[in-house]
Formats: sequence, structure tokens, C-alpha cells
Amino acid sequence: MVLEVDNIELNYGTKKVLSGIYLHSKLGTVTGIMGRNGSGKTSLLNIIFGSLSSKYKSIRIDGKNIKKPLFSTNKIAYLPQHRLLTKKIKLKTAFKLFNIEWDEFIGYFESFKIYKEYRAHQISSGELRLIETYLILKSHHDVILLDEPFSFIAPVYVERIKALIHEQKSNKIILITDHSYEHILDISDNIYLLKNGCSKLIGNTKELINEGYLTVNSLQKWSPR
Ligand SMILES: Nc1ncnc2c1ncn2[C@@H]1O[C@H](COP(=O)(O)OP(=O)(O)OP(=O)(O)O)[C@@H](O)[C@H]1O
Repeated sequence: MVLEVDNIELNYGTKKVLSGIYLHSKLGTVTGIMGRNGSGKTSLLNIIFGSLSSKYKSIRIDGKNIKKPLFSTNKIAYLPQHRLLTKKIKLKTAFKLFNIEWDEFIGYFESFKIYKEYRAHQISSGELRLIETYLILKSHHDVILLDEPFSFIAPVYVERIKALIHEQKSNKIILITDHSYEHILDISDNIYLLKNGCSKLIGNTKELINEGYLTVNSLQKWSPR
């Protein structure tokens, strides 16, 4: 399975946000999307999901143009930048709704076992973010969009989520954006940089420096797999 996102044009009033986008992502891979604040990463994920309309867009799966919003095809799950679960929902209910086993989750995150009867607003924002990320990653959809899954997450849990992403990617297409660039570099098979409304496929970290996204001090060793 191959997802292609092409020919996106998005304007907010007179402001052109996206104008020259091409993304190619295949089953079994993680595609990292990088870009400075305001470069259009969240807007792009919303357009792919189908919750934001753009002037132009072409979304293709295995070469076939998908006209209706992807969310209505049951192929896609999206972790938005902000809250996914409503405040009052019980965590065990959320797991039921996503058809995900609570006990399996506890196998990954044992310290969460006391929270089964809790509601979403009764755990910390980081704990909630971790649960939301887990639910989306484990959901039974082909395409997974993750917008800033590592925000507010402790390093030890970040590493577990990265392991989960690695485990889940074999039968999924995963698109991820996060400002923790070192983690994005670590888990991604391909990286696109959004700049001036356009996407650029990145081959090595030097390009990220040349494009003004990373500084020399933040250079990490990375090469596409
Ligand atoms: N509802 C809106 N109305 C007007 N402009 C908007 C709206 N939403 C986003 N924008 C503008 O579109 C641009 C891209 O926003 P977007 O949230 O997609 O960027 P981003 O790359 O995800 O940023 P960040 O890394 O800070 O989360 C920003 O300059 C923003 O001001």
C-alpha cells in the first residue's frame, strides 16, 4: 500500500500556507514531517485526514484518487495536536470504543493499572497523551497520523512509544510530526521538511541545517533507511 499526498494548496485569507506538497509513504514505513512553527504541519495532517478543506488536493492510495475525506473510509486514525478524548470519558470505556485491550496496554505501561476506572480528566496531561497515542497507534487502521505525540511525555515513556511505533509500522503507514527532532530522526524511514509552503524530501541532516531547520549544534547522525 502506498499513500501519496500531492498538489495541496491551502490559503488562510490572503496568506498562502501550503502550495507545493508531495508526500510519498508506503506500508511498513514511518514518514517524519518537520518544519518550523507555522510551516503548516498540522494543517497538512488535517487536510490528509479530511477535517480541513483546501483549495486543491490530491490524495491517492495505490495510485487511486480518494475523493471523499479519508476519515470516512475507515482507513485512517489521527492523534490531533490537542486532546483526543473527552474529559469525562472513563479510560476503560475509551479502550472499549477503540476495541483495544486494556490488559495488553498494562503489559506495556504497568504503572497505569490503577487508572482503569478513572476518567480522562483525572490523570495528568502527559499520562492522557500517552494513552491517546497508544490508542491511535494500536487502532486497526492502515494510515496513522501522529501530531506531536511526544509533547509532555517523560523520556522513559517516549522510548516505549518509539518502540511501539517500530512494532506497529510493519502493517501500517505512519506519518508523524513533532518538535523533538532527534526522536523523529531516530524513528523515521523518510523525512520531509515543510518550508515556504513546499515539502522537500530530506536525504541527510546536513540538508536540515542548510534549510535552516536545525543548527550545527543540534546535528544528529541520521541517514534514511
Ligand atoms: N484557523 C486559522 N486561521 C488563520 N490562520 C491559520 C489558522 N490555522 C492555522 N493558521 C496559520 O497557518 C499556518 C500554519 O499553521 P499550522 O498549525 O499548520 O503550523 P504548524 O507547522 O503545525 O505549527 P507548529 O509547529 O507551531 O504547531 C500558521 O502560520 C497559522 O497562523
